[in-house]
Amino acid sequence: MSGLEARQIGFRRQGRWVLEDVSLTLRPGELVALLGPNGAGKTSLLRLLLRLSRPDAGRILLDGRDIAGLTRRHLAGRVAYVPQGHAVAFPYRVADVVALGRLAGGTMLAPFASAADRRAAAEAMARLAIGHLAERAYVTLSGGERQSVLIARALAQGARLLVLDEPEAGLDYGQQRRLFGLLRDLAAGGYAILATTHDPLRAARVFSRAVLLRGGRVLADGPAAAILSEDAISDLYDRVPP
Ligand SMILES: Nc1ncnc2c1ncn2[C@@H]1O[C@H](COP(=O)(O)OP(=O)(O)OP(=O)(O)O)[C@@H](O)[C@H]1O
Repeated sequence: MSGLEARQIGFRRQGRWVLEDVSLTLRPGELVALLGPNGAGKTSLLRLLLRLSRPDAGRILLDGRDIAGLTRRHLAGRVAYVPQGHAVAFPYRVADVVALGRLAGGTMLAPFASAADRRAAAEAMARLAIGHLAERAYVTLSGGERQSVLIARALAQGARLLVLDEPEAGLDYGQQRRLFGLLRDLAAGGYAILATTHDPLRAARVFSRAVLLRGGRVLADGPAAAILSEDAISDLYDRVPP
Protein backbone atom coordinates (compact mmCIF):
# COMPACT_ATOMS: atom_id res chain seq x y z
CA MET A 1 0.00 0.00 0.00
CA SER A 2 1.21 3.52 -0.79
CA GLY A 3 1.12 5.73 2.31
CA LEU A 4 1.52 5.28 6.04
CA GLU A 5 0.00 2.45 8.02
CA ALA A 6 0.08 1.82 11.77
CA ARG A 7 -0.75 -1.80 12.56
CA GLN A 8 -1.94 -2.65 16.07
CA ILE A 9 0.43 -0.23 17.72
CA GLY A 10 1.11 -0.42 21.42
CA PHE A 11 3.14 2.17 23.31
CA ARG A 12 4.05 1.85 26.98
CA ARG A 13 5.38 4.51 29.30
CA GLN A 14 6.03 4.14 33.03
CA GLY A 15 4.30 0.76 33.21
CA ARG A 16 1.14 1.99 31.50
CA TRP A 17 -0.16 1.54 27.95
CA VAL A 18 -0.36 5.06 26.47
CA LEU A 19 -1.57 3.55 23.16
CA GLU A 20 -3.11 0.10 22.76
CA ASP A 21 -4.04 -1.78 19.59
CA VAL A 22 -4.08 1.39 17.49
CA SER A 23 -4.38 0.90 13.73
CA LEU A 24 -4.50 3.76 11.24
CA THR A 25 -3.90 4.32 7.55
CA LEU A 26 -3.03 7.50 5.67
CA ARG A 27 -3.25 7.35 1.88
CA PRO A 28 -2.51 9.89 -0.89
CA GLY A 29 -5.38 12.36 -1.30
CA GLU A 30 -6.68 11.95 2.26
CA LEU A 31 -7.06 14.77 4.77
CA VAL A 32 -7.38 13.02 8.12
CA ALA A 33 -8.18 14.65 11.48
CA LEU A 34 -6.92 13.03 14.68
CA LEU A 35 -9.15 14.03 17.57
CA GLY A 36 -9.31 13.20 21.24
CA PRO A 37 -9.32 14.78 24.67
CA ASN A 38 -6.11 15.92 26.37
CA GLY A 39 -3.96 12.91 27.16
CA ALA A 40 -5.70 10.61 24.64
CA GLY A 41 -2.36 9.78 23.01
CA LYS A 42 -2.41 11.98 19.87
CA THR A 43 1.10 13.39 20.24
CA SER A 44 2.46 9.96 21.16
CA LEU A 45 0.93 8.54 17.97
CA LEU A 46 2.36 11.34 15.80
CA ARG A 47 5.80 10.77 17.31
CA LEU A 48 5.60 7.05 16.50
CA LEU A 49 4.54 7.75 12.90
CA LEU A 50 7.52 10.10 12.54
CA ARG A 51 9.83 7.51 14.17
CA LEU A 52 10.65 9.90 16.98
CA SER A 53 9.65 7.06 19.34
CA ARG A 54 9.50 3.29 18.81
CA PRO A 55 6.36 1.25 19.40
CA ASP A 56 6.33 -1.47 22.08
CA ALA A 57 3.91 -3.54 20.01
CA GLY A 58 2.83 -3.56 16.37
CA ARG A 59 4.47 -2.05 13.31
CA ILE A 60 4.42 1.13 11.26
CA LEU A 61 4.72 0.73 7.50
CA LEU A 62 5.59 3.34 4.90
CA ASP A 63 4.68 2.24 1.38
CA GLY A 64 4.51 -1.30 2.78
CA ARG A 65 7.94 -1.25 4.45
CA ASP A 66 8.56 -1.13 8.20
CA ILE A 67 9.84 2.37 9.02
CA ALA A 68 12.22 0.84 11.60
CA GLY A 69 14.42 -0.31 8.71
CA LEU A 70 14.36 2.86 6.59
CA THR A 71 17.17 5.39 6.40
CA ARG A 72 16.51 8.80 7.94
CA ARG A 73 16.89 10.28 4.46
CA HIS A 74 14.33 7.96 2.88
CA LEU A 75 11.82 8.68 5.66
CA ALA A 76 12.33 12.47 5.47
CA GLY A 77 11.90 12.35 1.70
CA ARG A 78 8.40 10.88 2.20
CA VAL A 79 7.09 12.21 5.54
CA ALA A 80 7.34 15.80 6.79
CA TYR A 81 6.40 17.11 10.22
CA VAL A 82 4.82 20.50 10.79
CA PRO A 83 5.09 21.40 14.49
CA GLN A 84 3.08 24.16 16.15
CA GLY A 85 4.36 27.56 15.03
CA HIS A 86 4.72 28.94 18.51
CA ALA A 87 6.59 25.88 19.76
CA VAL A 88 9.78 26.42 17.76
CA ALA A 89 11.95 29.52 17.36
CA PHE A 90 14.55 29.27 14.60
CA PRO A 91 17.26 31.95 14.82
CA TYR A 92 17.28 32.31 11.01
CA ARG A 93 15.83 34.30 8.12
CA VAL A 94 12.54 32.90 6.80
CA ALA A 95 14.14 31.86 3.48
CA ASP A 96 16.72 29.83 5.40
CA VAL A 97 14.11 28.13 7.59
CA VAL A 98 12.23 27.02 4.46
CA ALA A 99 15.49 25.83 2.84
CA LEU A 100 16.11 23.70 5.98
CA GLY A 101 13.41 21.41 4.59
CA ARG A 102 15.85 20.50 1.82
CA LEU A 103 18.38 19.49 4.45
CA ALA A 104 15.87 17.20 6.19
CA GLY A 105 15.02 15.53 2.87
CA GLY A 106 18.68 14.95 2.16
CA THR A 107 18.44 16.92 -1.06
CA MET A 108 20.59 19.75 0.26
CA LEU A 109 24.21 19.17 1.12
CA ALA A 110 24.90 21.10 4.30
CA PRO A 111 25.81 23.80 4.96
CA PHE A 112 25.01 25.55 1.66
CA ALA A 113 21.78 25.66 -0.32
CA SER A 114 22.24 24.99 -4.05
CA ALA A 115 20.37 26.90 -6.74
CA ALA A 116 17.88 23.99 -6.89
CA ASP A 117 17.36 24.16 -3.10
CA ARG A 118 16.75 27.90 -3.29
CA ARG A 119 14.32 27.38 -6.16
CA ALA A 120 12.40 24.73 -4.21
CA ALA A 121 12.29 27.02 -1.16
CA ALA A 122 11.10 29.97 -3.30
CA GLU A 123 8.38 27.81 -4.89
CA ALA A 124 7.17 26.65 -1.49
CA MET A 125 7.10 30.25 -0.19
CA ALA A 126 5.18 31.37 -3.28
CA ARG A 127 2.64 28.59 -2.71
CA LEU A 128 2.08 29.81 0.84
CA ALA A 129 2.08 33.47 -0.32
CA ILE A 130 4.92 34.34 2.07
CA GLY A 131 7.56 35.45 -0.46
CA HIS A 132 7.47 38.93 1.05
CA LEU A 133 8.65 37.51 4.38
CA ALA A 134 11.76 35.81 2.95
CA GLU A 135 14.27 38.23 4.47
CA ARG A 136 12.52 38.59 7.84
CA ALA A 137 13.91 36.93 10.97
CA TYR A 138 11.69 33.92 11.78
CA VAL A 139 11.45 34.85 15.48
CA THR A 140 9.83 38.21 14.60
CA LEU A 141 6.86 36.58 12.80
CA SER A 142 3.29 36.24 14.06
CA GLY A 143 1.89 32.80 14.90
CA GLY A 144 0.07 32.55 11.56
CA GLU A 145 3.13 33.60 9.61
CA ARG A 146 5.25 31.04 11.46
CA GLN A 147 2.76 28.29 10.71
CA SER A 148 2.89 29.19 7.00
CA VAL A 149 6.70 29.12 7.06
CA LEU A 150 6.71 25.67 8.69
CA ILE A 151 4.30 24.31 6.07
CA ALA A 152 6.47 25.84 3.32
CA ARG A 153 9.47 24.11 4.90
CA ALA A 154 7.59 20.78 4.76
CA LEU A 155 6.69 21.34 1.07
CA ALA A 156 10.29 22.27 0.23
CA GLN A 157 11.34 18.98 1.86
CA GLY A 158 9.58 17.25 -1.03
CA ALA A 159 7.65 14.81 1.19
CA ARG A 160 4.09 14.02 0.08
CA LEU A 161 2.87 12.88 3.51
CA LEU A 162 2.40 15.70 5.99
CA VAL A 163 1.86 15.28 9.72
CA LEU A 164 0.69 18.44 11.50
CA ASP A 165 0.31 19.06 15.21
CA GLU A 166 -2.70 21.31 15.89
CA PRO A 167 -1.98 23.56 12.90
CA GLU A 168 -4.77 26.02 13.78
CA ALA A 169 -3.40 26.76 17.27
CA GLY A 170 -2.92 30.48 17.76
CA LEU A 171 -4.35 31.48 14.37
CA ASP A 172 -7.18 33.96 13.94
CA TYR A 173 -10.33 32.94 12.07
CA GLY A 174 -9.18 34.24 8.65
CA GLN A 175 -5.81 32.53 8.94
CA GLN A 176 -7.50 29.29 9.97
CA ARG A 177 -9.76 29.43 6.92
CA ARG A 178 -6.80 30.00 4.62
CA LEU A 179 -4.81 27.22 6.32
CA PHE A 180 -7.57 24.63 5.92
CA GLY A 181 -8.21 25.76 2.33
CA LEU A 182 -4.54 25.12 1.62
CA LEU A 183 -4.61 21.68 3.30
CA ARG A 184 -7.63 20.73 1.19
CA ASP A 185 -5.86 21.89 -1.99
CA LEU A 186 -2.77 19.88 -1.07
CA ALA A 187 -4.85 16.75 -0.42
CA ALA A 188 -6.68 17.26 -3.73
CA GLY A 189 -3.24 17.42 -5.36
CA GLY A 190 -2.31 14.00 -3.96
CA TYR A 191 -0.70 14.87 -0.64
CA ALA A 192 -1.65 12.71 2.34
CA ILE A 193 -2.30 14.85 5.41
CA LEU A 194 -2.82 13.90 9.05
CA ALA A 195 -3.50 16.71 11.52
CA THR A 196 -4.40 16.72 15.18
CA THR A 197 -7.12 19.20 16.04
CA HIS A 198 -9.24 20.24 19.00
CA ASP A 199 -12.04 21.53 16.75
CA PRO A 200 -14.47 18.69 15.94
CA LEU A 201 -17.03 20.96 14.28
CA ARG A 202 -14.52 22.25 11.78
CA ALA A 203 -13.07 18.74 11.34
CA ALA A 204 -16.53 17.49 10.33
CA ARG A 205 -16.72 20.16 7.60
CA VAL A 206 -13.17 20.28 6.33
CA PHE A 207 -11.55 16.85 6.72
CA SER A 208 -12.28 13.80 4.59
CA ARG A 209 -11.73 11.35 7.45
CA ALA A 210 -11.54 11.50 11.21
CA VAL A 211 -9.94 9.18 13.74
CA LEU A 212 -11.20 9.51 17.31
CA LEU A 213 -8.80 8.52 20.05
CA ARG A 214 -9.68 8.13 23.72
CA GLY A 215 -7.67 6.59 26.52
CA GLY A 216 -5.08 5.38 24.01
CA ARG A 217 -7.57 3.45 21.86
CA VAL A 218 -9.32 4.19 18.58
CA LEU A 219 -12.97 4.92 19.30
CA ALA A 220 -13.99 5.50 15.67
CA ASP A 221 -12.42 5.91 12.23
CA GLY A 222 -14.40 6.93 9.16
CA PRO A 223 -15.74 9.76 6.98
CA ALA A 224 -15.41 12.91 9.14
CA ALA A 225 -18.90 14.29 8.52
CA ALA A 226 -20.50 10.91 9.29
CA ILE A 227 -18.68 9.99 12.47
CA LEU A 228 -18.47 13.44 14.08
CA SER A 229 -22.12 13.58 15.12
CA GLU A 230 -23.07 15.58 18.21
CA ASP A 231 -23.47 12.33 20.15
CA ALA A 232 -20.08 11.05 19.07
CA ILE A 233 -18.43 14.35 20.01
CA SER A 234 -19.95 14.38 23.48
CA ASP A 235 -19.10 10.69 23.92
CA LEU A 236 -15.49 11.49 22.97
CA TYR A 237 -15.04 14.52 25.21
CA ASP A 238 -17.55 14.17 28.05
CA ARG A 239 -17.14 10.58 29.16
CA VAL A 240 -14.40 9.88 31.66
CA PRO A 241 -11.94 7.40 30.11
CA PRO A 242 -11.85 3.91 31.64
N1 LIG B 1 7.42 9.81 28.17
C1 LIG B 1 6.30 9.65 28.88
N2 LIG B 1 6.33 9.23 30.17
C2 LIG B 1 5.21 9.08 30.88
N3 LIG B 1 3.97 9.31 30.40
C3 LIG B 1 3.87 9.72 29.13
C4 LIG B 1 5.01 9.91 28.28
N4 LIG B 1 4.59 10.34 27.07
C5 LIG B 1 3.24 10.39 27.15
N5 LIG B 1 2.81 10.03 28.37
C6 LIG B 1 1.40 9.99 28.83
O1 LIG B 1 0.64 9.41 27.81
C7 LIG B 1 -0.63 10.03 27.71
C8 LIG B 1 -0.87 10.55 26.30
O2 LIG B 1 -0.07 11.70 26.08
P1 LIG B 1 -0.09 12.48 24.70
O3 LIG B 1 0.81 13.68 24.86
O4 LIG B 1 0.22 11.55 23.60
O5 LIG B 1 -1.61 12.94 24.63
P2 LIG B 1 -2.32 14.01 23.68
O6 LIG B 1 -3.56 13.35 23.18
O7 LIG B 1 -1.37 14.50 22.65
O8 LIG B 1 -2.71 15.17 24.69
P3 LIG B 1 -2.87 16.77 24.47
O9 LIG B 1 -4.13 16.97 23.70
O10 LIG B 1 -2.99 17.25 25.89
O11 LIG B 1 -1.63 17.27 23.79
C9 LIG B 1 -0.67 11.11 28.76
O12 LIG B 1 -1.31 10.60 29.91
C10 LIG B 1 0.81 11.36 29.04
O13 LIG B 1 1.01 11.83 30.35
